[in-house]
Amino acid sequence: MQGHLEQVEWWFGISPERRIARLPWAAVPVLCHRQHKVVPHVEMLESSSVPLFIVFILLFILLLIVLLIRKNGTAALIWNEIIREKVTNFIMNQSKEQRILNFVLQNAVRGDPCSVVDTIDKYCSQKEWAMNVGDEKGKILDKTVQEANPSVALELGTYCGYSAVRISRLLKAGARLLTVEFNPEFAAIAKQMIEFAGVQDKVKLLEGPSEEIIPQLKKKYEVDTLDFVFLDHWKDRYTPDTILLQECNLLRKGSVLLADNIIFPGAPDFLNYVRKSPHFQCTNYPSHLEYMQVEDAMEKAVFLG
Ligand SMILES: C[S@@+](CC[C@H](N)C(=O)[O-])C[C@H]1O[C@@H](n2cnc3c(N)ncnc32)[C@H](O)[C@@H]1O
Ligand SMILES: [Mg+2]
Repeated sequence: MQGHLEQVEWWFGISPERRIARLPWAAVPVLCHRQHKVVPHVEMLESSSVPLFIVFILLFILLLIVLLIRKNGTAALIWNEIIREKVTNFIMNQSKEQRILNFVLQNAVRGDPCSVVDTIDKYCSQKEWAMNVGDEKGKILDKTVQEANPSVALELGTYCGYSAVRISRLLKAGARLLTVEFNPEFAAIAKQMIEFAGVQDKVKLLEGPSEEIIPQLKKKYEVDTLDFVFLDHWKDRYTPDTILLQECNLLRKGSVLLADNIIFPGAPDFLNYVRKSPHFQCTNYPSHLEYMQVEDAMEKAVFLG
């Protein structure tokens, strides 16, 4: 029994001290105990071996399905984001984003943004998948930021702060990154991540929906024009927010937009819009979905004025 539990903990990345009380099948021996009030504890565990066996067979089949469809992004996301994450959250009584932050606080070097980025990549490639841009596409992001050499950069979609830390470590002295996040739990995690990485002087986190924040950028946040924009929020906002950036006169000739996940989950409207527009010159960068073998790509769109 103990061996099974350790195996399950290994799958779910649970440390031994956090476990048994929240394991759903810990209820099985308890229920047996209620039915046969005098059965000793060791026998109760044995009487639970049949349902436990079925649970393991089901988990094994599930694992086989996941392995077989590893290259299918939708199946992979259903497994990671719905099944695995929800079960782990229930067992740990903690969100995945909190676990990512804790791993960074315990394993990364304070004040070293590269160490923070590497530590998040380590956790998300080995323990739990998360929607950071990741290291493979991160290198495309790095190259684009270095070429644009922005004084003012905007990120739409902060999440845990991975790409904010990644971008800010490349900014020249005096440059700043404004990053927008509407989920208050993610924003709170990102703030701690940014502080821990030591880039808080370069990064300003703006909490709220992009469609409300963008029109405030000029007056409230003293932005003249943006040199670089990273679009990585919900995909149905890519086109309306690009149009909003244009309408608010936030783009200048040569402003660089970089959009993530244009293949998976995909942003066909955005691709159609920028590729057909005479105001943008586009370049496609084929890659893979973060921490997976699923096909994905980034699109660079340079504003021509
Ligand atoms: C893919 S994640 C961002 C990942 C991050 N850029 C990174 O690579 O580390 C998308 C984030 O955008 C946020 N988001 C989605 N739509 C938004 C909107 N309209 N305004 C602000 N935040 C939004 C979500 O809450 C989520 O945290
Ligand atoms: Mg993304």
